[in-house]
Amino acid sequence: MAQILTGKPPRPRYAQLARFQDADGQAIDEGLLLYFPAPASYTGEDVLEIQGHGGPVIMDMLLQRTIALGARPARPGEFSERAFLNDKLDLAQAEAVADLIDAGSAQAARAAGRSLSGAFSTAVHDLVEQLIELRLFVEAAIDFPEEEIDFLSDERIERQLAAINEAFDTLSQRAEQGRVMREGLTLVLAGRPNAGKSSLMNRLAGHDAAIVTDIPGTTRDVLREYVHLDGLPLHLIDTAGLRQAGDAVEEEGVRRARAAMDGADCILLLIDETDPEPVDELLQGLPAQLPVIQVHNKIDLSGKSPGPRGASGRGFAISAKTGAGVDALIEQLKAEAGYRPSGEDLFMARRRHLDAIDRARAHVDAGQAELQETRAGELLAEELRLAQQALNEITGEFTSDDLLGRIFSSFCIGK
Ligand SMILES: Nc1nc2c(c(=O)[nH]1)N(C=O)[C@@H](CNc1ccc(C(=O)N[C@@H](CCC(=O)O)C(=O)O)cc1)CN2
Ligand SMILES: Nc1nc2c(ncn2[C@@H]2O[C@H](COP(=O)(O)OP(=O)(O)OP(=O)(O)O)[C@@H](O)[C@H]2O)c(=O)[nH]1
Ligand SMILES: [Mg+2]
Repeated sequence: MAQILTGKPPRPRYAQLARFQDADGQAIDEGLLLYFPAPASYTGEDVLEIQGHGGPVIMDMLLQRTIALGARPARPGEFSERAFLNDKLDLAQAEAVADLIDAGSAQAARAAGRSLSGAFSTAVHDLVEQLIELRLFVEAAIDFPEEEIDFLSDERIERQLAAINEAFDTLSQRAEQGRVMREGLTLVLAGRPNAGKSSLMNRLAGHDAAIVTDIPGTTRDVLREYVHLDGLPLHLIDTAGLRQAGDAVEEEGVRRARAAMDGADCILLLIDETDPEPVDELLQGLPAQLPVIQVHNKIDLSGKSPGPRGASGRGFAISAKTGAGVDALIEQLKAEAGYRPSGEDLFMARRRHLDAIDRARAHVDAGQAELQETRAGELLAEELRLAQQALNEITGEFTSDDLLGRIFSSFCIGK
């Protein structure tokens, strides 16, 4: 049986023109070969790339031919998983590959690129180094019991703990920003019928996504739009106006509006400036755990000025119709999410990473408290070890097969 390639064997790491042929020697395509002998490849294994002209039929023919010769399609994330298992990438970098592929904006792509090149991993390693250094010092003190008290009262420990706490602050702030950039914010537009929810949705989305009429109860279904504001992904959810429903359809709409609030980061409560009804009752009906920004709409009718409103700092006056105040509202949303799009130090991060950072920090806090209470180093040393272990989960020094399976299977493609 004829092989897929003709001509001379490819020269390592050079693009080489080649003809790809079928089982009976018929040409499928002419394309490029790229040969990466192990270990100098993306995965660390031997890799041969066959690059065809593209287009679904040709690519499928090439694929079927390689499969007939014994290849199989990669599982989701398999290339990155292999690169991780062969120490070419750490776990945070492998996750950044997926984030780079999924990036929805130039800012997100840059942040993922920074994580992929190791900026996040380096920041984590630096903190781990600090923890190790302090632990070695404390353990040395434990090994010399007669001097232990002096050692442990040494202000060097306090100084190092202070530096470690500061490093935790910086790392979690940067990681939280990365998470917001990756996941975005989910905003639910809620309020009474006719408050202007759909009008604001359309303005933020930049097109006529939702029907707007002067009939109260226009929106009945939950409508979703996905937009980027300076690279910050926003999941906008427009909902049916909250009131005692007039019919079964509207009732279901109101039920769905309330369900949409459950998964949200923030509620924008639209209030019609010209509506004399008090808002207290509306506020009481909203889920208690969610931040609510009261958006006073239709200032073009009330003649009031746009911008922040009220003492709580959580009110805002706009006109969805003219757009007055809407940009400032967006700025406030970004500020509340802690989002600084120009931050050159941004990197991608996930909830998993933030959770590990929080657990590590809790161990350091516990160790510090133990030291103050008992003036003995053993418990501090143990907590520092646990903190180190939690941080190492980020880069994958300690991982379960289960976690790896979950991370790599969530890749959308074989990469
Ligand atoms: N055609 C092609 N384009 C691609 C990829 C690929 O696999 N193939 N990539 C896939 O993601 C990205 C590039 N990533 C790569 C990362 C490492 C190596 C590599 O050969 N690494 C070796 C040698 C490094 C060196 O040049 O010194 C190594 O790490 O040992 C190749 C591609 C994006 N573009
Ligand atoms: N003058 C003025 N009218 C507005 C403004 N925002 C919305 N409207 C009008 O108010 C009416 C209701 O607007 P919608 O955006 O449909 O209100 P809604 O809150 O989505 O209403 P339901 O879907 O019925 O709950 C429409 O006639 C809009 O044109 C505004 O800022 N100024
Ligand atoms: Mg509506």
